[in-house]
Amino acid sequence: MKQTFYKYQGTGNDFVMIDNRQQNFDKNNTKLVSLLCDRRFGIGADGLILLENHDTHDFKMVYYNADGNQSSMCGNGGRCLVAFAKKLGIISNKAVFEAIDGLHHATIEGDIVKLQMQNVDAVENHNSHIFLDTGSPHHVQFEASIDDFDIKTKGAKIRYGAPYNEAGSNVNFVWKESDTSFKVRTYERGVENETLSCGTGVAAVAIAMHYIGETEKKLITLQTQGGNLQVSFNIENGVYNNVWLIGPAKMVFQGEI
Ligand SMILES: N[C@@H](CCC[C@H](N)C(=O)O)C(=O)O
Repeated sequence: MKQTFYKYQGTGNDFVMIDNRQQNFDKNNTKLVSLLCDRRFGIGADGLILLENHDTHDFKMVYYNADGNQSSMCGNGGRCLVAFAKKLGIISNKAVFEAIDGLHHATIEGDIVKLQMQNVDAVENHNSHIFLDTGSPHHVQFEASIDDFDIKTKGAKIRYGAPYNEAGSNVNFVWKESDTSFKVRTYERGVENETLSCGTGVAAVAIAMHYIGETEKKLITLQTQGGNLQVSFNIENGVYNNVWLIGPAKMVFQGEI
């Protein structure tokens, strides 16, 4: 049976989207997901997302990395899924959906999607880097210059090295532009390469920069290779809450497989 797919991107982090409300997609077929995400032999994407029915909320998000495995939360994917749910007529301007890390609230106006991320109550400050989980694990470290930098080689070394080893972490390299703006380049676990943007990654960078005192701002612009995102948050009793990831999410094309 033919299946319609949609291709979306959020600041260049791109996803194959499938409406799986009828449960037609072969969910345990790792090879199929990695083939669909393959940029030479498939559609090409950093990940694949299934939109499924939910008993009490608007929909459910099932996220796969480009390697074909289900993984932890994808912030840009979540924003794209909200735009997809609007296109399918499931929501109008607001959504509440369940992802692997719990419930997410979101709003959409034009192509700007605001997605609430999980609270962060633990930030590890190791002198050379910061580690935190914003729905996915993120290693954050400063670099003197990140424009001319081998992200794939340096990111892979950290991702596969101690203490992360096989389970891995996403790796973000940061350069401070000002109190309100940081440049970020991310090596993504499960894609095993640099992606043009990572939503949970920029949320991690914004919180990490606030935590180590690089900024006192609570609305921060993150410049990624694929465009700008904003992250806002509050902090109460050491817990970062009300964390919002804000930016564009756009449909690119649709087709049949
Ligand atoms: N691109 C994502 C992150 C996706 C998950 C990540 N690759 C992992 O497995 O940890 C985002 O926008 O957050």
